[in-house]
Amino acid sequence: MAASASYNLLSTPSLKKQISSSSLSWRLPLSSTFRVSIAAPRPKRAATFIVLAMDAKPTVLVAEKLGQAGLELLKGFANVDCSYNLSQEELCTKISLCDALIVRSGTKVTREVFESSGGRLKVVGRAGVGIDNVDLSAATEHGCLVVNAPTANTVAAAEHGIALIAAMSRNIAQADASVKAGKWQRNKYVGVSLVGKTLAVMGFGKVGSEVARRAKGLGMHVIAHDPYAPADRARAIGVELVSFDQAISTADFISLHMPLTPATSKILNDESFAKMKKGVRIVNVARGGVIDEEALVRALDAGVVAQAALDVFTEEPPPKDSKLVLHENVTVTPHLGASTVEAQEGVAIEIAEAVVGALKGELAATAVNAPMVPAEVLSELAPFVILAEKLGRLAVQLVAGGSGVKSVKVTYASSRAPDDLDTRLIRAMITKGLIEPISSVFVNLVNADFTAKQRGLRITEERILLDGSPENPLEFIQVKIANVESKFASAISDSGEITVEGRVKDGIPHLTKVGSFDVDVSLEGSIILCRQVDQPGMIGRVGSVLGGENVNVSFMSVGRIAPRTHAVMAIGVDEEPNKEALKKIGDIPAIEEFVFLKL
Ligand SMILES: NC(=O)c1ccc[n+]([C@@H]2O[C@H](COP(=O)([O-])OP(=O)(O)OC[C@H]3O[C@@H](n4cnc5c(N)ncnc54)[C@H](O)[C@@H]3O)[C@@H](O)[C@H]2O)c1
Ligand SMILES: O=C(O)[C@H](O)COP(=O)(O)O
Repeated sequence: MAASASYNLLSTPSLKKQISSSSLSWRLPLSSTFRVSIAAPRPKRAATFIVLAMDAKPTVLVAEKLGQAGLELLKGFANVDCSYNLSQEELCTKISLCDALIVRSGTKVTREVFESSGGRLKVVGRAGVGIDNVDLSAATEHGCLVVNAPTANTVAAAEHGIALIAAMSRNIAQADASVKAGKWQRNKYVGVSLVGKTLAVMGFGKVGSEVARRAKGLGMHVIAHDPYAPADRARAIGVELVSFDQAISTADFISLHMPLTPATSKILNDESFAKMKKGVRIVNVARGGVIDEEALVRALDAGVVAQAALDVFTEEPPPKDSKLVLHENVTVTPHLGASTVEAQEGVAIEIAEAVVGALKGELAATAVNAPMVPAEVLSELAPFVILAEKLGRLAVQLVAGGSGVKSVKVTYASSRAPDDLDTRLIRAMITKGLIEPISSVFVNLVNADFTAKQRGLRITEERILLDGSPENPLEFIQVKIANVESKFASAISDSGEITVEGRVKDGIPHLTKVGSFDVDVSLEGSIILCRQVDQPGMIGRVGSVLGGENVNVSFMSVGRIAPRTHAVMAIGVDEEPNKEALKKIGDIPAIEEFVFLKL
């Protein structure tokens, strides 16, 4: 009979790879949660994995206009609901029927949206760079992965920045409006030249560095401020990185290219405008919120800022009577930085691939709120991921009362140097194993650390560096729970903690230690642990009780400290024994204690 285990897609990102690399049959999971049936590996590893889809297809809500190529890609995998201009209320209603949501900057994905999803929403795809319209903390708390499309619109945004610099310095928009109004004001619209002027690029990331490159081509002297950018990257394109004050006080043009964060909110304000050269020109294609807009109006009125060119606003669209928008020295566009045909097609494909990949359980390279684990690392860690979750499950079920777990120590024994072993995925899966059996919380890679912290569960990690070939990522994983009592006293090791240890053998996770007892049982099906007086015939007696109740034994292993004292027997079973069978095992005179553990 087959044993079953439920996996969440985001929790088992490499399952598909693991399955296909073993030449096993695979049918694409089409729901956010699916069931994997694993034929028990008797007498040797079986080669049949059947993935049973629980729903027909996942549903993706596309809440803002997306390029056709991206839509086609999504439609090949999911039901796609394109509903634009939804009110917050409509979005909250629809979201409970959706597995993924795709937005641009115009949709606020608030905590309320995640709460309304009732746990179904697994991925939010931001078809663009800025994720300031997505409540990342709420997404993480709800175990929802957020992915973005960070590269496809970079050039478009940089070109728009350059277009605004050029348009502003030559009064293109104002002159155009004037001519169309029947005027011919050649003296009024005398501009300023760019060549030889100093441009301060604030935020030297993808867009900022492309703006810098293009501005140098226009003969501008370019400096940049970015506390996190490597100086050699700036030097490579002939840009000097300077302090914030130096940048704003020496620039003729200031172009903003940083994300909107608590640290950058209103970073240009009365105080910073006061430090600028009189007649400075400001360009913003980043986010409206990085400028204190009222302070900018004051600086424009005072002539400190000669002109501003803005693509983005604190409130979008800005109020119709916005003094800033209506200011005669301000050129505006309606958040068009990413709006080129080419960029929108690119962004649509980039986000559709990321969302489909995430729904399939692969970890997107553009995950914003989860560790990014490269595909090759994922594939080699796959069996350890399963081992980790099962060790967590076993350990927590050994705790008396099943609660009060506050301190867990995980030891990774490996021949690999710490830098070559990324354990975040393993830690997340141990956390999942520790928390899910004793709560209704759903844990995945996205919310594992958050959930552990929220429950006051402290997980410390230790590495043991082994001699030997670093071919295997890990030799063994040990999970210890401190300061608790165990319902199976033999699980407490000499150091006083519940201890379980496991290894991967031939691709299959094995339990190899319980407390101070060495055992060796494959972690499939469920497990009965018995401590007994070590004497002949024990295996037969327990085996015949189980056989009599039609419970199939898949593995048995006995670990003892010394002959004829005490031993721990680990028995893998395919079915859950009924109460009667468990009672009969407990009644065998030499059995001192036993526990049934579900994997
Ligand atoms: N108008 C548009 O349509 C449009 C299009 C694309 C991007 N954007 C926006 O442009 C901005 C930049 O995008 P990107 O793709 O270049 O992002 P990026 O992450 O590649 O670059 C942002 C840079 O800002 C730097 N930074 C962070 N805090 C800073 C601070 N306090 N001071 C100075 N620099 C700081 C970072 O170190 C990073 O190098 C984002 O706000 C994005 O949302 C707008
Ligand atoms: O952050 C971004 O990618 C840009 O601001 C583009 O936003 P949009 O997708 O709403 O045009």
